Amino acid sequence: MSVAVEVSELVKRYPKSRANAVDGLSFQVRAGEVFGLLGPNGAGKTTTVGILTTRVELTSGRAMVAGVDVAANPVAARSKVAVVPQRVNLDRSLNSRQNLIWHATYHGVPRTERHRLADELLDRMGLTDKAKARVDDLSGGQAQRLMIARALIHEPEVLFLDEPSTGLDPQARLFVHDRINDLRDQGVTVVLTTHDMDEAEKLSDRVGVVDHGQLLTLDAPGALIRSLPGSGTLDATVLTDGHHPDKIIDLLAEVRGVHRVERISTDDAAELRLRLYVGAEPAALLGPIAQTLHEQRIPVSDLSLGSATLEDVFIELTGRELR
Ligand SMILES: Nc1ncnc2c1ncn2[C@@H]1O[C@H](COP(=O)(O)OP(=O)(O)OP(=O)(O)O)[C@@H](O)[C@H]1O
Repeated sequence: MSVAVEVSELVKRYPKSRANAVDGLSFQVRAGEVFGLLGPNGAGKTTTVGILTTRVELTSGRAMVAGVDVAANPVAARSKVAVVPQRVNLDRSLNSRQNLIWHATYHGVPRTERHRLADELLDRMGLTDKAKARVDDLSGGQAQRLMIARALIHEPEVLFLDEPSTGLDPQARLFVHDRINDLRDQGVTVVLTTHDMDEAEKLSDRVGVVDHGQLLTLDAPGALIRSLPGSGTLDATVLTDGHHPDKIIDLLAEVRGVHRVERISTDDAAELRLRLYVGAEPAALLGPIAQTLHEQRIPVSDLSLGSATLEDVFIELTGRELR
């Protein structure tokens, strides 16, 4: 296995800060994989990506990209990576195509190559008709696609994408997801930070979850979901019909095989939507749950099999508290 990104015992403490933003983080990203770096606000993701892309100086530990030590050799590291930030940082004095050409020039791409690559990338990103458009005249989604094109023009080995689909409409989001899958097919390593658990689950070969600057877990999304205690779920919608919601929750939590019952918010006070986290075989619990509700004369409007998601894993690991 070849390693594209490696951090070991990485620490970052910002000046005047009481705690480490990154606190002894170690993980590896394999060459050619899409890796999701997940964590609540303030977990240390941007700082970690900042170190790996040479924008943030590390305090201690080691960070390597494509075999280059970023602290020892930042210039070489910069030629191996590209970053698509969350906020638009295109040059507003240049048009779309000029932004690509300028970036390619900065990275030493030969003149004839620059022009060919710029046109090819504009085409791949669906921006050919925007080649001469001013940056200010691009929509948010178009600007995002142009930043991906810009990131790819010097053919980096590792691409860092920060929240790639925030603010995009469903079409643009799917388009960006398809391009990320194309990059995987081309062997480009992609490190994705996102708060969108569906996106992370769909795109990532593996995900690492960080909190308070430390790694909580790292595995394939499917493996993390399967490892969740009570990874099977059942969704139940009942009518409260004079019953106190907490009593209904307690009643269901006592059914053998149910690990936990979670209330899912609903605008309708008379209706209670619940997610039941259950043990081995969710289908086997449909009968006992229906029976329990029936015995207490609690009307059921829906009872169905669900399945845990990466979001459930994330909440289980990082809790519900706001950061
Ligand atoms: N330039 C800075 N100076 C001081 N503290 C900082 C700086 N940048 C980040 N921090 C702090 O470091 C911690 C980690 O922040 P970081 O931006 O890396 O988290 P994150 O996981 O990317 O969060 P988010 O999901 O909100 O983008 C936070 O406590 C943050 O307040």
